[in-house]
Order: sequence, then C-alpha cells, then structure tokens
Amino acid sequence: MDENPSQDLKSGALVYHSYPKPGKLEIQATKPLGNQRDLALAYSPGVAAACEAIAADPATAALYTVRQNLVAVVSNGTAVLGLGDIGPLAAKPVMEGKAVLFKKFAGIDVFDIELAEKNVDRLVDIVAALEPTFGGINLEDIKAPECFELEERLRARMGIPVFHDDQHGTAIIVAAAVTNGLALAGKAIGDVKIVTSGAGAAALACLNLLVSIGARRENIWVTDIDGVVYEGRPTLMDRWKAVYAQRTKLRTLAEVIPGADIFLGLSAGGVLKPQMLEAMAPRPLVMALANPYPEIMPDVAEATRPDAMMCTGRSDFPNQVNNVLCFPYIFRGALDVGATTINEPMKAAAASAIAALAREAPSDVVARAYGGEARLFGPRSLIPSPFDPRLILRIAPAVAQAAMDSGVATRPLGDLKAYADGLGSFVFRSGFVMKPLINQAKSDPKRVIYAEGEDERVLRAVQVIIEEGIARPILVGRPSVIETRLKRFGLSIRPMTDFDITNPEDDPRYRDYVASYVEVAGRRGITPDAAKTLVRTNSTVIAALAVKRGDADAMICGLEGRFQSRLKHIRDIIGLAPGSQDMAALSLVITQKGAFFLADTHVRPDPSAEEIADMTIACANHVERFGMTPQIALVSHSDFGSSDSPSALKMRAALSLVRQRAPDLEVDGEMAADTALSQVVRERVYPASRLQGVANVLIMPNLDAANVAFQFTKALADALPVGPILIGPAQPAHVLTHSVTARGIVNITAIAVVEAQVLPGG
Ligand SMILES: NC(=O)C1=CN([C@@H]2O[C@H](COP(=O)(O)OP(=O)(O)OC[C@H]3O[C@@H](n4cnc5c(N)ncnc54)[C@H](OP(=O)(O)O)[C@@H]3O)[C@@H](O)[C@H]2O)C=CC1
Ligand SMILES: CC(=O)C(=O)O
Ligand SMILES: [Mg+2]
Repeated sequence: MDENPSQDLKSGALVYHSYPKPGKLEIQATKPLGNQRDLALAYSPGVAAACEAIAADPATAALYTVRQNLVAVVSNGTAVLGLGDIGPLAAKPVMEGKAVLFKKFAGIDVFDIELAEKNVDRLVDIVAALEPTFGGINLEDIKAPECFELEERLRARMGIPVFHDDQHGTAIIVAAAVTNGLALAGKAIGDVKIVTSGAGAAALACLNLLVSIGARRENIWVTDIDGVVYEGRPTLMDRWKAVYAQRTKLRTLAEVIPGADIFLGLSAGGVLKPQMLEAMAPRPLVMALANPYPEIMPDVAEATRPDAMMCTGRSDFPNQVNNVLCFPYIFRGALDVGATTINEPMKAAAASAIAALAREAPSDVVARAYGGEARLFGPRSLIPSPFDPRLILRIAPAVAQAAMDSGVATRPLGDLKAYADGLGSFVFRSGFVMKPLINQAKSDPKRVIYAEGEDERVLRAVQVIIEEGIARPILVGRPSVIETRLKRFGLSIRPMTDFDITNPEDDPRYRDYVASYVEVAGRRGITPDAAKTLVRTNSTVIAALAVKRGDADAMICGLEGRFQSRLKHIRDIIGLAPGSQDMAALSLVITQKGAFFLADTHVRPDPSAEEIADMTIACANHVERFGMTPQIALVSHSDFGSSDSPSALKMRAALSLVRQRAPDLEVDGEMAADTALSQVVRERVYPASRLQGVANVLIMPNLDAANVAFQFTKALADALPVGPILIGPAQPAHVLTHSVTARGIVNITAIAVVEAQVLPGG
C-alpha cells in the first residue's frame, strides 16, 4: 500500500478546504441582533452592565461571556504533524481542524492562534497574556525541547488549564492502548522492553506517563534522528531527553530493537524497517504514530509479523492511536468544573476511561461508521474509534470527578450523574427528550415483540434494551440466524437468558395462533388456509397475534415491507382502542431549537375535522408522557381566518370540537406554521390566541402536509426523528420506517412499554 495520500485525497482535501468558502470555521452569534434594543443590550450602553459585574467579581465572566467554553489552540508551527517546522501560517489548517474537532466532538468553541514567534520567553509572555480571553490553552505542534519549557512556565503562571496536546493527549491514548495491548499479549508493563523512534514532545511525554503506570526506565530505549540516546551523547541532547539516556555502546535503532515488546514511533515516516520488526519479541505492539506517514505501513508490518498488534495515527487503519480520542473530552471535563489546571489524576482518569471503553461491547453508531463491521475488543481494536459516541460520556465525567477529587475545580458539580446525562443528550440528541420515558419504562419493563427479530438494528437495539432494563424482548426469527448474527456483531446478549425467540418455522403455539387469527380476522377475508400460510410467513401477523393473545405486551415492526400493509395487519388483529375511529402517526423531530411533534405523518391521507379533533386529543396525551406540556397548533395555510378554503374550514371545525371535548388543552388554530412557531408573529396576527410561546405539537391538515413538513425538518434542520408513534391501536403496536436506527428502535420500545404500563391490567 502506498504510504502517501493519493492524488485523489490531496485534491479532495484542497477542495474541502476551499469550497464553499475558504477555511473550516466561522463565528456564529448566539444572541439576536434584530433591533435597536438588541443593539443596546449587546453593545453600548447595555454591555457595560456585564463589564461592571465582571469587574466586581471576575468569576461572573463564566456567566456573562463565552470564556468558560472557549479554548485557544496555539501553535508556532515548529512541529506540524510529522511535517516539521513549516511555520505558523502553514500550520493554520491543522489548528482550524482541531477547532472543528473540539466543536463537533465536545461542543467546545476554539480560536486558533498561530504565532510567528520561536523565542520561549516571548512565547510565554504572549500566551500568558491571553488568559482573560480563554477557559483553557491547548498548545499544539510546537517542537521539543522548547515545548517542555514553554508548557512548564505557562502552567506555573496561568490559572487555567494549559495542555500541550502532542505531549499529554498522545500520552493518554498511548497509555490506554499499551494497557489493553499488553493485557491481550499477557505481558506486564514492568517487564516489557520499550523502544522509541523520536525523542520529541510526544515521545517523551508518552514515556513519562508509561513510567508513571509501571514501565521501568532501564527497559526503555530512546532513539532519534541521531540514533540511540546514550549517556554522554554530545549532540542534540536536552535535560528532558537525558532522563532516558542508557549507558550503552549500541548506537542505532536496528541495534536496540531486538527483543523489544513495544515500538513507539513518534518521529517520521518509514523509519521502522521490516527486518527490525522481525527482531522484536513475540506479539509485539507496534505503534507507528507519525502523521500522516507512519514509521511503518500496517500492510508491511502485518506481512512481516502477523503476530504484531499494529497502531497508527491515521483514520484509514484499525487502531487509530490519535490524540483526537482525548483532547475534546479532557477539556470538556476540565472546563465544566472550572478546573485551574489539567493535572496527573485527571490524565490518569482519562487514560483508564479510554482503556475500559475499548473493552465494552461495540455501539451501533460505531458499527455504522465502519460500514457495519463489528469491532470487538482485540488486536485490531485495542482502543475505541474516534466516532464512538460514548467517549464523551466516559471521559468527561471521569476527568471532572478527578478534578474535583484533586481540588482543582473552581465550579464543582453537585450531581455528576445529571452532568453525565446532559452529555448524553449532547451525543444522542434524542436522549434528553426520551429520558422520562426511558426511566418510566425501566420502572416496570414489559414484553415487547419485534417482527424483524433477525435484523441487525433490532439485535443492536435489543442489546441496549436489555442492558438498560427497558423491556423483556421477544424476537420473531430463526434461532440459528439470530445466534450467528449476535456473534458476528459482537453482541453479548443470549437467547432464553436475556430474551425469547418466536421461531416462525417451528413454534408449538402454531395451531393456536392460526385459530386466533381466523377468529379475529375471519370476517375480513382471512380464510383458514390463508391464516395457516401467514402465521408461518408473515412476522407482523405473528407479532400482532402474540400481542392479541397476551403472549407479548407490545409489538414493533416495519423495518422492511410496506407501512400500509403492516398497518392493515395491526388493524385486523389488534383492532382499535375504544373510542378511536382510526389510527394516526405522531412523529417527533428533535432539532437544535427544541423538540416538535407532528401528526399525522404516516396514516390518513385526508382526515375529517372529527378525526383531527380525535387525533389532537390522543396526541396530547402522548406528549404528556414525555414530561412536556402540549402546546398545540392546528396548522394550515390560513392564519386565523385569513382564508375560507375547505381545508382552513376543516381545521377551524376541528378546533371547536377539541375545545368542546378537552377544554383545558392549550390549543389554537387554524394558523400558519410560522405563527405556530413564533410568539412574536402570533402576537402580530392574533394577539388573543390561547396558545402561548412556541407550539410543540403541530397538527397538520393532511398527510402530505404532515409528511412533507416532517421530512423537510429532518433533512434541513439535521433533526433527530423519533417514531412514528402509532396512535389508536387497542394495544401498543408501532410500525417503523426503513431508515430507523438501532437508537430509534430503543426509543420506540420505551414508548411502547410505557403505553403497555398504562393499559388496564398493564
Ligand atoms: N498519533 C498522534 O496522536 C500523534 C502523533 N504525533 C506524531 O509524532 C511525530 C513527532 O511529533 P512531536 O513529538 O510533536 O514533534 P517533535 O518535533 O517534538 O519531535 C520529533 C522527534 O522525532 C525525531 N525525528 C524526526 N525525524 C526522525 C527520523 N527520521 N528518525 C528518527 N527520529 C526522527 C526528532 O529528532 P530530533 O529532535 O533529533 O530531530 C524528534 O525527537 C510527528 O510525526 C507527529 O505527527 C504527534 C502527536 C500526536
Ligand atoms: C495528531 C497530532 O497532534 C499530530 O500528529 O501532531
Ligand atoms: Mg499535533
């Protein structure tokens, strides 16, 4: 394999950086500036109030400015990746890139600061003078040995975290990979021989951390561009490197590598030759971490030493040992407790959280990011993937806790669990809205049957459902297929102990199911022969019959097949709840601006006023289960009587029916969608409206409007969908859509369990 990025990747990267606008960042205002008053608040004279408050009490800067969430990524461009001293301007794409990662992975804002300065004294003065602006300083790509002194002096001088990521971020992730790699190889850290290529910022910091977790200095051999670092070496020595100088006559990497258990490359591409690798100890851990060109390419290494565990710093190979797994989250934890520094206990907490996470079962999101390939803990998965959404959930709270325990937190957190839950909602934006339902489901889990029990997404969802105690799952599927797939996806749940299986090819209740089917659907054209076939072949029919007969409390189907035909089976077998005229679909979209329910997104093409009233009241009941107060708008093209078209009249009629039947509901209409979503607009159009604030339930006049609005919001607002939630069946039953994710299945399961709990006898 070619170690250089292909021409394609290079030109793609240049287009990426230049199009549609140059660079990777922009500043976004978080406050409105729409009028004279906003101007007076944001700037002079109003801003003076914030200034005076901070002057009186500097801690209030965390309240009135972005400082507590703002990090400076500072570089002078002297060691940019493995490209060397290419200067601060050429370093800017890397620093902008780090800013993007900080933001995307942990919600932290960054100003990248490239300094045309190499003198350490002056660098110290410049960076220290930035303290009023930032909550933390990430030094980046500054060469050794200057970086050591720079960081030491800044840490002593500044009251906010100063963290040279190439040193400590790298060391933390290397420590995690070493911990797991040695565990797999059955070796103890105190016994292993470690050889480095590189004696710079990253290499020396890694060694220092490895020594602090048990590596022995006498077992460590450091090499750099001048070869082995030995006692008395006259060239390119400094006090940080000298710590690892060996008393030896050996002079080259080739001479010291025989018998090494760990190769730690933090130098430059291609330094480790195959014959050197051949001389390493059994099951060696090869960490070729130079970017973008590793010290040895993984295919060469694997061909030479199939027993080697291989890591690189790149995203296109397994085991990406890269500080991106650490820096967003260690800063997240540090900033959230107002830490004055990032100390050794915080780093150790991050390293052990990363190592532990790699040993957990792989998550659905990670599997999807890697094209469905399950990544079990093992030689090719020593550490978590950078796209593992659990990184923030594990690392940030561990770091925050360590900061509090070690006394460096100026804003300690009272409730670490609530903090971790809040981070969860940052990752799975559905998490926060779903929390009340998930908790409610866990309080009394019910039996939920899944028609597509062999589907990968169902299996992944069921793993989470069982781990969290949300439901007792029943999978419709062939046991051998389910077992094989569980193994393939690395899922630890097992049939009978964790969940039940209904095997359509061989279920002792077959005759009873056929009889039940004929009994409930005989009048709808289901003959005994048709029933026999469908009970063997149609998993939706089986799931619906299980619910009808009381073998399950709720059903979930629809990952494949047509929505309407699944609905028909539910209608035929489970039937409608007392008082319901038909079913409807309520869909939830969770956007950056909040959570909104839309109906009817999937079932009735053109509901009558009567049906709309019915569904509005049913939807309101559902929304309350999310711990939200329904604020309902009956939406139309017409704004409070501005049109008398049939659909406007229909919505007006629906409103009067709702008002009669549920006088306490906060509902109004008919109104345009923007009137529904903005109090300001509504005050202009119809100040007497009973609806206050922003509507969170939007009842649409027909299926087209509802479905189009739902899909538009999903696509344009990058919203997270939950549902569709089927309203109206006599027992809980939900028909999902083909695009549903495992997370979506978990969410709908919680909803179904809560529905089952509130049924009579549930
Ligand atoms: N995967 C990851 O997360 C990270 C990877 N890195 C990578 O590590 C490398 C070093 O970065 P950093 O420590 O910040 O930089 P430094 O400039 O501080 O250190 C570079 C070190 O590598 C040595 N070196 C350079 N070329 C060679 C060579 N051909 N043979 C042997 N040694 C060599 C240098 O020796 P001398 O000083 O004698 O010239 C120096 O000791 C880069 O490739 C970088 O991309 C860094 C941080 C994180
Ligand atoms: C990853 C990183 O920080 C580097 O290669 O320098
Ligand atoms: Mg770097």
